[in-house]
Parts: sequence; C-alpha cells; structure tokens
Amino acid sequence: MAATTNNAELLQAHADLWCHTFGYLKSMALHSVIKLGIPTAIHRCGGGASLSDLQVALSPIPKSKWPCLSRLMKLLVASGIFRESEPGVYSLTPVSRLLVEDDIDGNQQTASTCLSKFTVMATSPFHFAASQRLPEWLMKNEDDADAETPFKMAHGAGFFAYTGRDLEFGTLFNDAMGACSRFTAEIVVRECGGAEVFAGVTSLVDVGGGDGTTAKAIAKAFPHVRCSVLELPQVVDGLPVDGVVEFVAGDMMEFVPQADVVLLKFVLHNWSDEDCVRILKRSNEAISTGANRKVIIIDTVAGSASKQTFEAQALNDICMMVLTTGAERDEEKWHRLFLDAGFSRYKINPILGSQSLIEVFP
Ligand SMILES: C[S@@+](CC[C@H](N)C(=O)[O-])C[C@H]1O[C@@H](n2cnc3c(N)ncnc32)[C@H](O)[C@@H]1O
Ligand SMILES: O=c1cc(-c2ccc(O)cc2)oc2c(O)c(O)ccc12
Repeated sequence: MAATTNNAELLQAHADLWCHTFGYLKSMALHSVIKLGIPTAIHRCGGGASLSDLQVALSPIPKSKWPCLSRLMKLLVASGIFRESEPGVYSLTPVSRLLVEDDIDGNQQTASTCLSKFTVMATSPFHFAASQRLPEWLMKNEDDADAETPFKMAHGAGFFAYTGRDLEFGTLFNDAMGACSRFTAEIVVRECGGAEVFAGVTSLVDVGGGDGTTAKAIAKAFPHVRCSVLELPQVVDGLPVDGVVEFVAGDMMEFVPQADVVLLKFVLHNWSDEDCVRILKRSNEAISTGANRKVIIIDTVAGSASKQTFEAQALNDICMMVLTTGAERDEEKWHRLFLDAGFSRYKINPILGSQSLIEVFP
C-alpha cells in the first residue's frame, strides 16, 4: 500500500473515496425526491413534515417502500439537501427551497426560483449515458467526427441535433433552460443596474433564446425594448405566438437579425473558440446600425471563487465537455474571443457568483 501517515488519515481517505465513488447515488436520490414532489410537499406542510404527513403527496409509493424512502431521506440530510429538525421530521434547507414549485403566494405555478426541471434534466439518463463515454472519448483522435463529444458517442448525434430528433429530450432540455432563465432573468432585472444596461436600447434579439423566457422578462421590465428571439426551427415550430416576443427561425452561425443589442445567454459556453468567434462576428454585423449598440453575454466568467463555487465551475466545465464542444472561460479567454471577433472593449458585471453579464462594444 502507498505510504499513508496515520490511521486517522487512512480512515478519512477511505471515507472520502467512498463518498466520491458513490457520488452518483446522491444525484439519483435527488432526482428521485424531485420526481416524487417531496420538496414542494414539505413546503405545503408548512416547511417541516414527517413521511406520514406527506402521505397524500406520496400516494404512489406503496407502504412497503416507505422504510426505503426514509433511508433515501437520511442520505439527503447528510448531503445538506434536507434537515432533520427532529427524528423523522424533515424540513427544507436553502438548497431544497430551490426545488419548491409553488410561488411565494402558494399558487400552484412554477416559482421563478424553482430549478427542479433543470436538476431533473441534468440527472437524466441522457446525461449519464453521455458521461459514461468520457474515458473512451478521451482516447479518441480529434479527426474522428463520430467522437466529437461523449454525448455524440452515446446518442449518435450532436447535442442540438438530438434535441430536435428526440421529442422527450428536446422538451426536457427546453423546460430545464426555461427554468434556469426564470431564475437568472429575475436577478438580471433586479440587481444588475438593469435600467442602465438597457437605457436607450430600442430593440434586442436574444440569440439561441430558447422558449423566450428571458426575452419576455426583458420586454416586461423594459417596455421600450422590442424583443425577438432567434432559434433553431425545431424550437420555434413548437412555440405559441404571444405577441410579446417575435420568434425568428434560423442559424446563428449564418445570420443574426438586426437590433441595437444582441443577447447571448448561456450560448457561447456550448461552443469551441472558433465557433464562438463566428457567432460573435455575426452578432457584430447585426448591431452595425444600432444606436446604443452592444452585445450582451450572460455566462460564466470562471476564476477567483470560493471552494464551493470553484467546484461548481469545474463541474459545469466538464458538463460542457461531455455534452458539447464548449467550455467555461475565464476573463482572459473571453477577452481573446472579443478581440478575435473585432470588438474593442468590454465590461463585466457579476450577477450571481461566477455568472456575469458582459457588455461587449464594437
Ligand atoms: C444552452 S441553450 C440556452 C438557451 C437560453 N439562451 C437560456 O439561457 O436559457 C442554447 C440554445 O441555443 C440554441 N441553438 C443551438 N444552435 C443554434 C443555432 N445554430 N442557431 C440558433 N440557435 C441555436 C439551442 O436550441 C438552445 O436553445
Ligand atoms: O446541463 C447544462 C447546464 C448548463 C448550465 C450550467 C450552469 C449555468 O449557470 C447555466 C447553465 O448549461 C447547459 C447548456 O448550455 C447546454 O447546452 C446543455 C446542458 C447544460
């Protein structure tokens, strides 16, 4: 055995290794309790509940499985997802509050802070199957087109081609990003000197804007901004027309519609440097005649962070490696992309941890 200094260290190392080895079971336990609606059910019981208090919400679970559910809850208490305020009584923590579907008034609509759909997508078999191809993918040469990403190796198509091909996955993904957008858009509008960022702006195109959640939030908060969304045809085709936001079907690699502002929210982290420069050049062309013209990027600026945020950044980065050809970038890498795409200056406004709003000027 490798030299290990003492028993206490060996014990700790052994326990740590077990936690890392079985870490995926924490993800699956989390996935299960969201599917069963447990965080929302605890919230509806007033913030603390025993399993028998949750009986109605948990009616699909046969009595014989309740001891198993209690074991699952024990793991999630140990992981900080729930708290056991007294034996057998579970309450929410700041983490599980992010999984409650009711809004603050108790209405049965998805709360703007609810990230359940995002977590269900990120812990789905689609993601797991892709991540299991990592070792094989790492050994493949770059010139093997079928091995472009671990996701493509697992599912036979690139991420965005697959969202169009598999309706279940496409819906899962679009709903998940919609939930993420509700969460971030509220913070952008509230915290980021939103009024200043959008002052004098008359039009905005949200490129790769998904189901339009962010564009609608901006149109509502800043009625002087006419908002549109450029998306892939497969996304636009399924969306209802609401008159608030105009949807344009197209390919951002080829053309971006004219506007004062081009918004790219969690889009560039999906693409290689080369593709990002191409998207940014199309965006620069789109704002060429705007009055208060700029590109706004909402994305991660990796870098100085607490240990916890640093690990979250590293996990997001690997998620991008598994699913797409993208990566999380630090300020130096962002700066290089902006220069290569012909922009002159930029300003980073942090909004939540390492998520930032970057204004980029021609
Ligand atoms: C990670 S999602 C971000 C969605 C949204 N901006 C958000 O923050 O929730 C990336 C989006 O880019 C869209 N997309 C991918 N390739 C595209 C392309 N070539 N042209 C336009 N949109 C594209 C996808 O359909 C997807 O909705
Ligand atoms: O699974 C994801 C997660 C993200 C993501 C991570 C962290 C954030 O602060 C925002 C978004 O983004 C994704 C994405 O852009 C994608 O195309 C596929 C999956 C994910």
